[in-house]
Amino acid sequence: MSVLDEILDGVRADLAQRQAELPLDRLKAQAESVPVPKDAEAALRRPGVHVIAEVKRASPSKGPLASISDPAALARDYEAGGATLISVLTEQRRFNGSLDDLRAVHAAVETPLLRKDFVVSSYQLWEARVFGASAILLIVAALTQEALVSLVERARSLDLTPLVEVHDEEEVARALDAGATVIGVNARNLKTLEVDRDTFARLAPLIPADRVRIAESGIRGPHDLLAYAGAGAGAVLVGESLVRGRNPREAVADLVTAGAHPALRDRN
Ligand SMILES: O=C(O)c1ccccc1NCC(=O)[C@H](O)[C@H](O)COP(=O)(O)O
Repeated sequence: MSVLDEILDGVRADLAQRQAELPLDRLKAQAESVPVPKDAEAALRRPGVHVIAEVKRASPSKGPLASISDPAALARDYEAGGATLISVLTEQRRFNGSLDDLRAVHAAVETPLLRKDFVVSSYQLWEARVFGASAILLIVAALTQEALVSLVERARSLDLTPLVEVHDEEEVARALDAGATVIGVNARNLKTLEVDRDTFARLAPLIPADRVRIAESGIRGPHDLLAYAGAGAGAVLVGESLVRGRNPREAVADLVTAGAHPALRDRN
């Protein structure tokens, strides 16, 4: 069984349990009192190359990454460093994340939030809305085309920006076919879990320039941001190097400074 299939099995089991505890109609009722989220796509479309900073406790490829005792404090550091979006991993079994992390981060910062999970059901979109997200990750490899199209539409109807993640040429075609306007190219191969930073440069030309192109995974510092920017990235998504580094606020600020270079700001 592939890592992705294994993760998806766990996600479905955990989801079934949450749905049994809180049926969809009650979750929807909770959403009624939640304000409309900030527009994550509009934020990513401002000039410059943006930084999406991730609250990431663990991963299938590396195991435990950092003991994050206070995700809200980490998010405040990311915000102080100038992150455009903060990504919060909510998958429990392999990433040690939770919706509680999303709730805590939402209470602590004004920055728009991405719920990063393995979404297989619109129930998870409603959860994202209730727990304060502005954007949601949809992984093409985890979804049938019918499900992808439906989740993209449903996310938008809930005022959530769908970030559609691809790994190869075929998935780019599927993302475009689904009407994705924010597309993340993940350099991490879901079968081997290895990071190949050349993936973005290979796939970016297939993504029209009017879409937001995000380079995900393996960003170690400003030099990687600049390389991805040179290949057409409008944003980078960074996890491990931030949570493992000594000073997340400074690390984000260094990336933000690189992404705000006039040559990058003025090209939009
Ligand atoms: O991080 C993993 O090991 C992983 C394995 C299987 C599926 C997804 C995985 N990561 C999710 C991500 O996309 C990353 O958390 C994100 O791009 C940040 O990557 P990094 O900066 O390399 O931590």
